[in-house]
Amino acid sequence: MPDVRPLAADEVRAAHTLFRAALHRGPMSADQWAFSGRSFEPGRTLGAFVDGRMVGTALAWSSDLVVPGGATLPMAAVTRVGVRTDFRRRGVLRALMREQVDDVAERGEVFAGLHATEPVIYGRFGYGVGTRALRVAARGARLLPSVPTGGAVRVVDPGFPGLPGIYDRARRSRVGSIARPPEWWVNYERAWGVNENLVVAVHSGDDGDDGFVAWRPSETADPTDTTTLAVEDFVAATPAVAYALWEFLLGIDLVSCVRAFMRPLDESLTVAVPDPRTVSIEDVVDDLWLRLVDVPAALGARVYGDADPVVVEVADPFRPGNDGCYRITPDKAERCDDAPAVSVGVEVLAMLYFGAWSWSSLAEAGRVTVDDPAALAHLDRLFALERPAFCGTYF
Ligand SMILES: CC(=O)SCCNC(=O)CCNC(=O)[C@H](O)C(C)(C)COP(=O)(O)OP(=O)(O)OC[C@H]1O[C@@H](n2cnc3c(N)ncnc32)[C@H](O)[C@@H]1OP(=O)(O)O
Repeated sequence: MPDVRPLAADEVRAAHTLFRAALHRGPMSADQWAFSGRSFEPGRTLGAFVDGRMVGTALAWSSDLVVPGGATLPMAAVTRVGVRTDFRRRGVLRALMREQVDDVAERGEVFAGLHATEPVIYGRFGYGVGTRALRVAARGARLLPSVPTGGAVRVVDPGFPGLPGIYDRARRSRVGSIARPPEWWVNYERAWGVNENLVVAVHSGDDGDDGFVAWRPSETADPTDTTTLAVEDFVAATPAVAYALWEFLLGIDLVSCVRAFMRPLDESLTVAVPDPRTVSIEDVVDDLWLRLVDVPAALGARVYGDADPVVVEVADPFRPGNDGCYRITPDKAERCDDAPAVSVGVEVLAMLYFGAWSWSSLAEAGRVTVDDPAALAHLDRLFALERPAFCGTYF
C-alpha cells in the first residue's frame, strides 16, 4: 500500500508534472508554472508514495454546490488525479480516494464532485453522473429575429478581473452549479499571461455585465481558411443573455463552426434558428460526477416535489457510515428504521439526486432494486426538477 499524505508547497510542481504525464503531456514551462503554481489550494494536494517516491496524486479545491431549492452546500472539487504509468493497477488511486474522501468528510464538505476522463473509474468510489450537458455545434447558423437577445457584447482580455463576479451572479439561479475557487481562475490568468489564444467576450445588459464566453480558435495554415471556435466557457445570467452571446459568436467572420462542449439540457438553440440542420446536438455528455459524502446532510438539504413518502435504502461500501434507510417526504428526508420500498447504491443515488435520470428509468435498467413498484412514481415526483441541473464549470 502506498503512503498518502498532503504535499508541501515545494512538492506540488512534481505532482503536477506527474499528473500531466499521466495525460501524456509534458511538464509546464517556467512561464506557465509562474501562473499555475498558484492553482493549488494549500494542504489539499495529495501525494501517494512508494519507497519514498511519488507515484500518484490527486487534489481538491474548496467549493460549494447549489442543490434543489437553492441551498448552497460545501463541496470538494476533485481534479488532477494521476498515477505513474509504471505503478498502475496496484491500488494507488484507491489509496488516494480513501484518504481524500475521509479528509473531505472531516472538513464537513457534504459533496465531492469531479469531471471524469474515463467513466468506468469512479463509480466504485461512490461517484455517479449528477448532471449532464449538451455538446453543440453550429455551422452557418443565424438566430431568428424573434429570439429575445439585447444588450451589448465586447471583447476583453482573458485576465479581465470582472469575470469571477459575473460568474458568481449568474450561477446562483442554476441548480448543480459550483463555486469557482480562486485557484480555478488561475487558468484565465495563465492564458492571458503566456499569450494563449483564448478570446473572451463579455455581455452587458441593463444591470451591467451579466455573461461571457471564452473560446479558442483553431489555427489554420492559410489565413483565408475558415476557423472553428471551440467555446470552453459560457456563462449567462438568463436565457436571453445566452442567446445574445450565441448571436455574437454566430456573427464572427471567417468561422465555419462554433462548437460549445457543455451547454445546459434546456437550451434550445436548434429551434432558435430558421434552419435546424445548422445546429447539431453532437452528444449528451456527463457533466458533474457527484459523490454524496454525507448522505443524510445531502438528502436533508434539498427540496422535494409533492408525492407520497417513500423509504429508500442506501448502500455505500466505500463509506459505510452512510448505509441505512431514509424516509423521503415532500417536507424532509431523514434516517429511519422502516422497511425500504427501494434500494440503491450511493453512486446511483448521485445519478438521481439532481434528477439527471428518473427512478423509474434507472429501475428499468436494473440500477434500482425495487420491493414496492408503486414507490417509483412517487420517487419520480419527489426528485423531479422544473429545470435541468447543470454544472457548466470544467475542472
Ligand atoms: C478527476 C480527474 O482528474 S480525471 C483524470 C484521471 N486521470 C487519468 O485518467 C490519467 C491516466 N490514468 C491514471 O493515471 C490511472 O490509470 C488512474 C488514476 C485512472 C487509475 O489509477 P490506478 O492506481 O491504476 O488505479 P487502482 O489500481 O487504484 O484501481 C482501482 C480500481 O479501479 C480500476 N481502474 C482504475 N483505472 C481504470 C481504468 N482506466 N479502466 C478501468 N478500470 C480502472 C482498477 O481495476 C481497480 O478496480 P477494483 O476496484 O475492481 O480493484
